[in-house]
Amino acid sequence: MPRRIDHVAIIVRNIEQALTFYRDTLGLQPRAIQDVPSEQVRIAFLPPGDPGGSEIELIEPTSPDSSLARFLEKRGEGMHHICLEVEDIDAALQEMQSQGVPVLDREPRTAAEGRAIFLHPKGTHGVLLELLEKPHEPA
Ligand SMILES: CC[C@H](C(=O)O)C(=O)SCCNC(=O)CCNC(=O)[C@H](O)C(C)(C)COP(=O)(O)OP(=O)(O)OC[C@H]1O[C@@H](n2cnc3c(N)ncnc32)[C@H](O)[C@@H]1OP(=O)(O)O
Ligand SMILES: [Co+2]
Repeated sequence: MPRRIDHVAIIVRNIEQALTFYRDTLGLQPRAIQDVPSEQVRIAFLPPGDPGGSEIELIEPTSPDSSLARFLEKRGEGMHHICLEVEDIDAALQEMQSQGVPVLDREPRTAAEGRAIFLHPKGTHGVLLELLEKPHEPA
């Protein structure tokens, strides 16, 4: 069902500080830094050189009360989730529910670049998974 890895997300304390490594040292140019109030985060996508390649998403929690802030406090900076692109998010949601996978969404949520659902790490061998449907490109 998944087509490709869309992004690998890294949780950081401060995006600007993290960019001193990812942009200035590694040479990845971020697209705009954006606030996602519904998720209580700021994020920046870092595309690789090849068009259509998988990206890195830097995530900074914006509220000290959020589950992401608690995760950062407990585990420190590092891997947060992997996002797999799917063709049809409604079908993916139905399939995951019917297979008994612990899905964190009853309906797809609005993600930065499409519609997404999250699968709880307890059902995926310890990794938070995001499944994402991106808008179809006009032919
Ligand atoms: C959508 C916008 C953007 C995009 O790509 O477009 C993003 O990706 S924003 C990303 C931020 N949004 C989310 O992460 C949404 C889904 N996440 C959640 O709902 C929570 O963070 C959740 C449920 C994963 C964890 O919340 P909480 O700690 O309150 O839940 P539980 O008590 O059920 O579970 C705690 C248990 O899970 C471990 N945990 C938490 N986060 C992760 C993680 N990212 N990877 C692996 N494990 C994780 C946590 O350490 C606890 O384990 P324990 O053994 O009990 O210590
Ligand atoms: Co993501």
